[in-house]
Amino acid sequence: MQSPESKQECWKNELENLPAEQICTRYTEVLELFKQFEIPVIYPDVTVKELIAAFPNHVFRDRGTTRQELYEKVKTCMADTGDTKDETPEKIETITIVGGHDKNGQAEQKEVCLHRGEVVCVVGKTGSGKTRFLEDIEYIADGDTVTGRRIWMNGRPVGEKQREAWENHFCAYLSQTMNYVMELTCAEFLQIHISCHTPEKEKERVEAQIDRILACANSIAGEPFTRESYITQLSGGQSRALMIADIAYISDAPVVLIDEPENAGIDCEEVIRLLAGKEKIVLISTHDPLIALSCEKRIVIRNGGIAKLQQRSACEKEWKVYLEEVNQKMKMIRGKIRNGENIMEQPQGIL
Ligand SMILES: Nc1ncnc2c1ncn2[C@@H]1O[C@H](COP(=O)(O)OP(=O)(O)OP(=O)(O)O)[C@@H](O)[C@H]1O
Repeated sequence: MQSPESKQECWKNELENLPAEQICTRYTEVLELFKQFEIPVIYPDVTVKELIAAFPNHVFRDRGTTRQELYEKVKTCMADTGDTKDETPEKIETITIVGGHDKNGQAEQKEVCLHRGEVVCVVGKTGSGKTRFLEDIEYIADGDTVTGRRIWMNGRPVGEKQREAWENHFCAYLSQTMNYVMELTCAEFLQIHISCHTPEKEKERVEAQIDRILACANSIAGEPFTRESYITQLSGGQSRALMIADIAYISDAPVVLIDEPENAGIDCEEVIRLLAGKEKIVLISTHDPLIALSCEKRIVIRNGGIAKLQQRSACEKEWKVYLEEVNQKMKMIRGKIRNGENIMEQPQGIL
């Protein structure tokens, strides 16, 4: 919860810095006030003070008020609403990445809007800024990172209050490296997490949930692990598989960020299939063409900036089918090598 002082600071900051248009979207009471005084919010990018200053004196006189009085009314409106506004986070339907600049300070693509249920890839050369892009979303950047990007939710900028309310559960982020620090078995770890998300009367479902999540994690990872396996002893791929299954079945984070899953040796196609049905916004940064072509959209990052948002073409869909076949062969050969077998088949067929 915010202290009354920081609440006050928050709306005052918004009043002084945000365009009047945005204030009206966020505080519908202010919009009503302008409507009541027949002051149209017509100029883009002007603050409330600048908006009020833009109209001649008689506009206020005719409406039985003064500039100062109207400004004070806006303040009161925002202060009242700021104190009583429900702080539980709203359901996320879209996130918008409002462009900042690339590494040379050049403006990047203005806006990229992603919808609930979409799985989108982030592609680009090594060092181009894919991880930074995911981190900006995780951080709910507000022009305060090296890229200058801003993250909006449901088409609106995110206020300090909302940013705080979402802290720690806006994103489930699977980075390239992950380590568990608790000495718990997989079952104990999942039990704790499931219990936090399950109402008391449904607690008997916890054991079945643990089994389901472990089965899912094992279908993504290679070497199987069990309820009794210690999480600190899982391999990198197994850890990530467990977290992906956890995200799919337990986490209520509306946004999932996965950084280069191909490095973990897990079944990425299965991961995409699994997460696609979970009504979340999923972003996967990758160098793998099959993962990239498994998504309808991909965001291309170049020199630290969003270069374009690309739609998968019909031809690329065919390439995806072709690459799946190649991948099946790869899996078969990988399996034999891992099992210590010799490969007796001649390379033929799809190539
Ligand atoms: N717009 C930007 N302005 C300034 N620095 C940036 C910008 N975007 C990214 N960077 C910086 O560039 C460096 C490389 O970025 P990042 O690690 O995100 O690349 P990557 O594409 O994920 O690389 P890899 O494919 O090797 O994982 C980081 O230090 C990052 O903070």
